Amino acid sequence: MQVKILDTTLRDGEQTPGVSLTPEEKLRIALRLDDLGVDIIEAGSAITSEGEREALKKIAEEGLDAEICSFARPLRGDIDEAIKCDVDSIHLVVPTSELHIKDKLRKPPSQVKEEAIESVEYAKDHGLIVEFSAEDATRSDMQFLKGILEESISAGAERICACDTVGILTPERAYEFYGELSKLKAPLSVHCHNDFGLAVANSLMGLRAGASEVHATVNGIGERAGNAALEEIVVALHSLYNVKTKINTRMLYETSKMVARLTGVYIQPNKAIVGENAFAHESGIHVDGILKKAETYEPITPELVGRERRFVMGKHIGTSALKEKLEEFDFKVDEKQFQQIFERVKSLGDMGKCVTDVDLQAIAEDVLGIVEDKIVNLEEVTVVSGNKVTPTASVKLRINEKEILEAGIGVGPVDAAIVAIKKSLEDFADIKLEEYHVDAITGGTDALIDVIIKLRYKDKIISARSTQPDIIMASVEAFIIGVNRLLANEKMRKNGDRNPRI
Ligand SMILES: CC(=O)SCCNC(=O)CCNC(=O)[C@H](O)C(C)(C)COP(=O)(O)OP(=O)(O)OC[C@H]1O[C@@H](n2cnc3c(N)ncnc32)[C@H](O)[C@@H]1OP(=O)(O)O
Ligand SMILES: CC(=O)C(=O)O
Repeated sequence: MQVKILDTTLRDGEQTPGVSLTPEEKLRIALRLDDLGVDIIEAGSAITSEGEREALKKIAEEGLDAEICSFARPLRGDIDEAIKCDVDSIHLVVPTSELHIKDKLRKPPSQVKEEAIESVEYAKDHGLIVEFSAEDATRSDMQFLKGILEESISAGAERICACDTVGILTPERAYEFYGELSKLKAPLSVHCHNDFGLAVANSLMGLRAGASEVHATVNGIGERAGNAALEEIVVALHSLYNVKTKINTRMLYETSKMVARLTGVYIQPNKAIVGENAFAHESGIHVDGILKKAETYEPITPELVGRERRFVMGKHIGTSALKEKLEEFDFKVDEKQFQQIFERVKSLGDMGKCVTDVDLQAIAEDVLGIVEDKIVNLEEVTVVSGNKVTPTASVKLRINEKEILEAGIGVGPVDAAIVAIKKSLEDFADIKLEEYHVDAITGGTDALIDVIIKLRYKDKIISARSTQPDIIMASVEAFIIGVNRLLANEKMRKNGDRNPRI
């Protein structure tokens, strides 16, 4: 069995309060979703706005493998706008509960049914694939619901969908409900909302009961508490139910990050699959187990979803965790030094502090007595940037007590600052920036920025990190920390130190 995925990040996901994407952003996400392997992209709702139509047209023009779909009400205007956007299909949404029909549409049920069926016929006459959706299906009278779905199939709808619009299903009820509807003569889709945190469980039960397609959004974004999270459904199907989808699971993390960045909806660290902590471990017993055999505390490999495992330092570490981390940073320590570092990490934890990688490096350097080996010191950095200037930076460094002043230009202020630092160092060491990675830890323009870099000097590569509210300062500091570590090591090596760190 292969389950079809209708991704509605760009329609229901974009209905997240406060989120709106430009046509270009929607196109970028659609291209990524197509690479990811979703079967259908519900890319928007053509009636909504000019920008929405521009996005739908742009996406439809790309000739993607995925079917491109627009949301539409059973109204001529909605369907006409979708047709003009040249989409492959419409997600035709018809309220079926008494509550929605009586209090929202304020029409007799017979009229709702009639207009719905006419809309299917109209869309079919215009060459559209129709996925006929019952809105608020889970609070609808079953006879009415089945009747309208059956008539939509007779009118030509290729697929039917029943929406748990306000997320009131339980897994048991979802199994029963979708099981009943799966007896109808068209492929059935599940569309669940997360008001009680049950969207993924209910979707899985719907599929188990006979539905063959699931609606989902990346990171579970959507109205109120959101929709069923695509990454959770896909990985659960793959790893727990042995059910295939066309999704390339290795792209899930990068897709999640892209959607978070473009929508501004950041996810909580403990979110399954894509949360920052989903493959991070601090507790000593866990790290020890993982180092012996990863399956002890990881139900799936991080690589399956395009991620890497991370060990975090803090109050709960054990010796195995610290040993692994010191090796990662290429510190070579004796038994006594190890014990000192261990105790300092624990005591920082007891003070309620989180011990970052930079903190650990500083502790280890202090214990190893190599803090004085700071060869390069930043005296000043000035950056000029804007829409009408070439990003330019000047830096003043003190290197071995000699003052060096240099300037650089770059594609942006960070690049300009790094170019200036590299120029200052030219006579001392040929340091190469191998990797640069930046992340906003919290939301907002005042977020803490976490910069991680990898630097190479001769045959040695080290990573360094800095976390600050200013992206330029975080980048510059990470670079200087890395350079100092590389040069200090080189000095120790030249001096015949028996314990160089790298
Ligand atoms: C559960 C869901 O996710 S439903 C999808 C929600 N998505 C959206 O709302 C997309 C963004 N919305 C919009 O841009 C606008 O609301 C538009 C363009 C769709 C409509 O704008 P307006 O014409 O100004 O109507 P408004 O938003 O005030 O009210 C919605 C209208 O649609 C009607 N309506 C709502 N759902 C449906 C439906 N499935 N079928 C037919 N009519 C519907 C309502 O009854 C109301 O019409 P009324 O004022 O004649 O009673
Ligand atoms: C159509 C839709 O998004 C819903 O009923 O939840």
